[in-house]
Amino acid sequence: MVVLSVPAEVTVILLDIEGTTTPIAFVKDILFPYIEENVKEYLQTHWEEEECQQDVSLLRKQAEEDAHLDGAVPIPAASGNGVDDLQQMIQAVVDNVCWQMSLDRKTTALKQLQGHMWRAAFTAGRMKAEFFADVVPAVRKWREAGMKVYIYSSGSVEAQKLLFGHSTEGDILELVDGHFDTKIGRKVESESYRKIADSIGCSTNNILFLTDVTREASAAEEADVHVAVVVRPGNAGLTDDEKTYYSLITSFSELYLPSST
Ligand SMILES: CSCCC(=O)C(=O)COP(=O)(O)O
Ligand SMILES: [Mg+2]
Repeated sequence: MVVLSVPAEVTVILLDIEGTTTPIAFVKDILFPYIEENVKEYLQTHWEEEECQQDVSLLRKQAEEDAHLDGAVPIPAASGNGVDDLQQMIQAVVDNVCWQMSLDRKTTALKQLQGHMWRAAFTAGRMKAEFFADVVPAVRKWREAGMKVYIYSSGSVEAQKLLFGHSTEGDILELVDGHFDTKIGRKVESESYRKIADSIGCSTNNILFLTDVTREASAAEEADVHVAVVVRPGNAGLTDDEKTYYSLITSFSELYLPSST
């Protein structure tokens, strides 16, 4: 088995979710279709609620920023004029959400709505999050060795907690010391990793970030964070240069902590 030694200065392991702890197939085949199939009904049912109105406002603001993009779907401002107007507005939000999802966009607005929509499915037990078999045993071992474990995903913190709280391994939320999402910044920007270190109260070089996406690894590395790229079934392939440049692991069990036995 390949073994990757974790540098002695590392005290925090920062984990991506999709493609790292969790199969991309679970996200693409279960989580995302749930949104596409239910978004219209969800908006119709929850439209009057404060939370839903906040989600729509955020999506509208994002749509304004996206207006210059090819195929962008605008969301008109509410005029408050009757049932037809409401149905048109809901349809515009549905079309905007589906357009963003067709591009796998990671906007905070989209991720916030998705998190709120998944809540019902997870809490009713209709959905359970999948984790690769090596994840939970490794995280337990790291924590026993004194490591802190944090999550940094484009999925909203609320969605992250749903996944960890309702998984095929049971409620594993207690294994996580804290969560970060795109509210702290985009995963492909190095500043986000500096802010995460500040928020945790450590230096960037105390963090080891595990991700499947080399653009994220590169941004983290630019901030002096240690990185390893996780190669999982179903993940996007890496170029030969990326394979040579990055430390690669195919399972969390390949990480060796000098402090553990
Ligand atoms: C944690 S929510 C489900 C996944 C998701 O919506 C997503 O965008 C995952 O992105 P990641 O940064 O974990 O690769
Ligand atoms: Mg990922």
